[in-house]
Amino acid sequence: MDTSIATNNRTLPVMEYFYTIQGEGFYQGQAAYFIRLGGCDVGCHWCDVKESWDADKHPKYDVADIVSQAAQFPGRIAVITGGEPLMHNLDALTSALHEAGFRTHIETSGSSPLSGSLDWITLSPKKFKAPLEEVNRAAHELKVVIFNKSDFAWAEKHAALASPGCKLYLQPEWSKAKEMTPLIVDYIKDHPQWQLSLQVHKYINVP
Ligand SMILES: C[S@@+](CC[C@H](N)C(=O)[O-])C[C@H]1O[C@@H](n2cnc3c(N)ncnc32)[C@H](O)[C@@H]1O
Ligand SMILES: Nc1nc2[nH]cc(C(=O)O)c2c(=O)[nH]1
Ligand code: SF4
Ligand SMILES: [Mg+2]
Repeated sequence: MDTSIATNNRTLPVMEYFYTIQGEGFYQGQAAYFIRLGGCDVGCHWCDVKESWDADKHPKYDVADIVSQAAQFPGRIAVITGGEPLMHNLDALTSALHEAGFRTHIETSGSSPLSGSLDWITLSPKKFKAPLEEVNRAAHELKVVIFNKSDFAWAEKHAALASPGCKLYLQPEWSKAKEMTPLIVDYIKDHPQWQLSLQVHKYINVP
């Protein structure tokens, strides 16, 4: 797998792009255009988009073309995801999105340095490659995937590193959602600073 990707930030490997509703977290339910970049060096065993990991398997697109596709739809939230989008320098993509009137949101594990101008940072920290401090501090929402009981302690560890006002979400790992969701509900009842994030798009079968 190529981990030294994106030397030219005017072109980026894109696995897929789609206009849908944000299925998770604070913006859940709002129209959003998703740009899924290729490349990830974190390697979560339960990742729901393993096809994204190898950047070389995905065609490179000019940021102007990525943005002109996005601008065909009326929504003005662009969610940059992956893969791990911070493996790429996002300066050119986020400025082109801003010029076209988009808010720039990112879904990240925080394992690579921040780049670009980002209006909303969703940090989902992973044990397999922990986030950098700068991303813990900058995050607007923390969204921790709960795969087993030990992940509640992982969630609290990252809540303690977050800035004041950061929204706190617990999200069941999809394959274990039946088992973990009741534990998350009980946890939130005892720790009301947390909220539940479900992957709503998977329940209603939209991308
Ligand atoms: C596929 S990741 C891509 C962005 C970035 N690499 C990250 O992990 O945040 C997008 C979001 O989906 C979550 N996710 C991935 N696989 C999941 C699963 N099996 N169940 C629940 N959430 C999952 C991630 O934690 C992250 O919040
Ligand atoms: N609808 C929808 N909402 C999402 N929120 C985060 C996603 C992601 O894969 O980053 C995602 C996704 O794949 N689809
Ligand atoms: S960091 Fe994100 S894209 Fe990478 S393996 Fe984990 S969930 Fe998948
Ligand atoms: Mg997803």
